[in-house]
Amino acid sequence: MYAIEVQKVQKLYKNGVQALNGLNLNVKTGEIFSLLGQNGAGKSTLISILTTYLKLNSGKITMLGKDIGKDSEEIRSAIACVAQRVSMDTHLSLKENMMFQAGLYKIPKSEARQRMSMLIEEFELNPYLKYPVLSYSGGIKRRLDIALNMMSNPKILFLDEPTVGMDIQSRMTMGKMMRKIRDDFGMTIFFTTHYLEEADNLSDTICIIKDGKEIVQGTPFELRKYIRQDAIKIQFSNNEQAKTALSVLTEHFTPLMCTLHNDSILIDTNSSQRDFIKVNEFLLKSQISFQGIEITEPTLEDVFLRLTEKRED
Ligand SMILES: Nc1ncnc2c1ncn2[C@@H]1O[C@H](COP(=O)(O)OP(=O)(O)OP(=O)(O)O)[C@@H](O)[C@H]1O
Repeated sequence: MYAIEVQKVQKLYKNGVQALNGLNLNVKTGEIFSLLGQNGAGKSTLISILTTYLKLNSGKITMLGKDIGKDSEEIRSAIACVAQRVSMDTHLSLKENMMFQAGLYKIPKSEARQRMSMLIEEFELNPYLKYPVLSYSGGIKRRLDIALNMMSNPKILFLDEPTVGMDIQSRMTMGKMMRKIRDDFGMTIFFTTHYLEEADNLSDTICIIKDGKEIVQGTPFELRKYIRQDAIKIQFSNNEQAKTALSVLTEHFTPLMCTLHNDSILIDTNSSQRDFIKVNEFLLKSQISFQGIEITEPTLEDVFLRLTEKRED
C-alpha cells in the first residue's frame, strides 16, 4: 500500500516559474523514501505541497488514502515535518517543548508524559535534558527536533535535508535514528538530501527529479543498475588537465563515451579489461600525464550525474 501517491502534479508560481511539471511518484507505507535533485529541481516545493502549506495547480495527490485537496486537515494531523530551521522554542528545554507540542495536539497530559519518556529513552536523549535547546550543537538540535515532532505520533515524517552541515558522526547517529523510526515505530519517512551516499545507505526507494519531473524511481540497487556498464576512471591533478585530455581521448576513442567530472574523466565500457589496457597504453604513448587509472562500478553519484547534468564536452 502507498502512503503517498503523486500523479501528474503541476505547480506554477505566480512569478511564472513552473516548479513542478507533471511529477509522478509513489511512496510505500513504512519505507524510507528519498527525493534527490539538483538545486531548483522542485524538492522543497513538493514537500510544501505534501505538508499542505502550498496548493498544487493540477494533478492528484493521495496521502494515507485521502485526497490532499479535500482532506487536508485530516492529513495535516497525521503527518509531521522537520524543516531545515529548527521549529522548537530554543529557550525552553526539550521536555518543555514536548509537553507544549502535546498540548497543541490535545494529547492528555499523562499520555504525553509517557510518550515523552519513551521517546527520550528510545533515542537516548537523556544527556540533553538539562539545558535549554539553544545550548546544543546543530546536529543535536536536529535530533531533538525530530523527537519533538514524534510526540504527535505521525504516520509520515518529512525531513528536509536532515543532515545538512553535520559532521560524519552526527550523520551516522541521524541515520540510526531514521532507521529506528522506520523499523520500531513503523513510520514512513520522506526525506531530501544532497548526500548521495546517505540516500544510497538509508533509502528503500530513491526518486531523482529534474525540472519538476521525476526521471527515475527505484531501489538504490535498481538505480545503480541503471548504468549497466563499468567505467574507466582517469584521475588528473586538476580540471584543466582533465579537459585537455578529454578532447584527445574523445577524438581517439570514438564511439566510447567519455565524460568529464571535475578532475577526472569517466569512459563507459562494455569490455572494461580490454579497454583499460587500450586507454592506459594510449595515455602513456601520448605522454598525457595523469594521477591514476582504475575500473569503477557505477555509483549512485554516477547515475545522478548522468541523469541530471549536461555533459561537459
Ligand atoms: N515562493 C516561490 N516563488 C517563486 N518561485 C519559487 C518559489 N519557491 C521556489 N521557486 C522556484 O521554483 C523552482 C523550484 O524550487 P525548489 O525550492 O522547490 O527547488 P529545490 O529542489 O528544493 O532546490 P534546493 O535544493 O536549492 O532547495 C526554482 O526555480 C525556484 O527558484
